[in-house]
Amino acid sequence: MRATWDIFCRVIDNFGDIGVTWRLAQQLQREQGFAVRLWVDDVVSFNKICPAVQLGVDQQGLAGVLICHWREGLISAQSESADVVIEAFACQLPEHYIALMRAKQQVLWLNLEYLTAEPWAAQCHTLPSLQSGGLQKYFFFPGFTEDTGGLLREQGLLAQRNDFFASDSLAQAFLATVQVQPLPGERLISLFAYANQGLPSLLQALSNDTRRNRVLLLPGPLQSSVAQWFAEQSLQVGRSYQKNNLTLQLLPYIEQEQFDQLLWCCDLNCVRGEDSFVRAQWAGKPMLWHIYPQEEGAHLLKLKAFFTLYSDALDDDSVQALKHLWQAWNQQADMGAAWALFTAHEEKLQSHAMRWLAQQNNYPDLATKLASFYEKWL
Ligand SMILES: Cc1cn([C@H]2C[C@H](O)[C@@H](COP(=O)(O)OP(=O)(O)O[C@H]3O[C@@H](C)[C@H](O)[C@@H](O)[C@H]3O)O2)c(=O)[nH]c1=O
Repeated sequence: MRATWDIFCRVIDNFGDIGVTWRLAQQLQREQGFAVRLWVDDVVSFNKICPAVQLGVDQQGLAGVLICHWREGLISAQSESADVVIEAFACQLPEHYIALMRAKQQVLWLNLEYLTAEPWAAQCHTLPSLQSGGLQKYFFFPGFTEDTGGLLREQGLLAQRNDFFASDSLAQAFLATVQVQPLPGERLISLFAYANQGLPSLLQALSNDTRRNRVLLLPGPLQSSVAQWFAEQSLQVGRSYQKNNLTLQLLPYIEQEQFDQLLWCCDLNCVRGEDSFVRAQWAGKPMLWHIYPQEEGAHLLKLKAFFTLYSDALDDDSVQALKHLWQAWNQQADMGAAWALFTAHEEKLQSHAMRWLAQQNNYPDLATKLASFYEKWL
C-alpha cells in the first residue's frame, strides 16, 4: 500500500508558504508515488496562484493531491494520522493531530525549514528533536549543497525549459496570454518584490538606459509606488506606461504553473522570498533577489551566505557588479550606479546563471531527498 503523507501549511503572509508546499505535495504524489494530503489554512491565497482551487470547500482533489482546509472541525474529525507528516516552516501541528501521531507510534514527523544557504543549515539538516510523548521530530533543510535537502525541481522542468528556449513561438505565445508584445531588442524584466524605497531610482535608471526596457510587474506592494512614479492614480492590467526607454506593464496574477514561463521569457528576473527565487535559478537568467526582510537584519546574513555561494566561480568584476546591485536593492538604496554596473556585466552574469543552474542540477531535488530519508528511516 502507498505510504500516506500529510503536509501542513499555515499561510503567514504572501504566497511563499503555499507556493512551496503545493509544489512539494504535487511532486511527492506524481514523482514519488505517495498518497498526499495538503492541509492549508488560507485557501484564498492558494486560489490566487492556483485558480482551480475552489473556495468554501473542505476537501478537494487536484493534480492527484487531496487539498484539505485546515480548520478545527475538520482536524478533530480525523481518526488516524498519516505515515509521514510534514510540518511546513514550524507551523505548529494541531494538538488533536499530534495525539493521533502518538497513538499510531510509527510516524515520521518532519519539520520542513525555510531555505537558507547559511552553513549551520547543513549542520542541522535531519537532526532529530525528542518531543513529548516519545515522538521524534526531524529538521529538514532545503539547500544548495549536497549535504542539505536540495531544492524543489520537478523531474521534467529543465527539459521543458530547454524546449521553450528552442522554440521561436512559445515565448511569444505565452506573452500574448498576458497581453505583452515586446519590441525587438527590448530588455524584458520581471519585477516581483516587496515594497522598496529604491524603486523610483531603479525606474529612473531604466528609463535613462541606452537600451529599451520593458518591465513586467507582478501584482503586489510595488504597484502604488510605480503608479506614483508614472503620475497615475493606479495601474491597470493591459495598459502600458512609458517614460523614455522604460515601458511598464502590470500583469494579472499568473497561475503558478505558468510562472516559470514568465521567468524564461525575461532577460532579468527580479524575484523575492523563497519560491520565485528558486524558480529564477532554474530559469538560468540573471536575477535580482529581494530577500524576505526579517527582524534585526537576520535576512542580511542569509543574503550574504547565498551570495558567497552563488558568486564563487564568477570573475571579480562581475562579483562586484552583482553585489552592488543586490545590496542596493536590499538596503532600499539608490539603484542608479548599481544598474549601470550591472548592464556592463550582463553577458557574463547570463553565462554564470547557466553555470549555476547546471551545478545545482547535479544534486537530487527536495522531493527525492525526502523520499529517500523516509526509506532509510523505515
Ligand atoms: C504574484 C504571483 C506569485 N506566484 C507564486 C510564485 C511563488 O510560488 C509564490 C511567491 O512566493 P515567494 O517567491 O516565496 O515570495 P513571497 O514573498 O510571496 O513568499 C514569502 O512568504 C513568506 C511568508 C516567507 O517567509 C518567505 O520566505 C517567502 O516564502 O507565488 C504565482 O504563481 N503567480 C503570481 O502572479
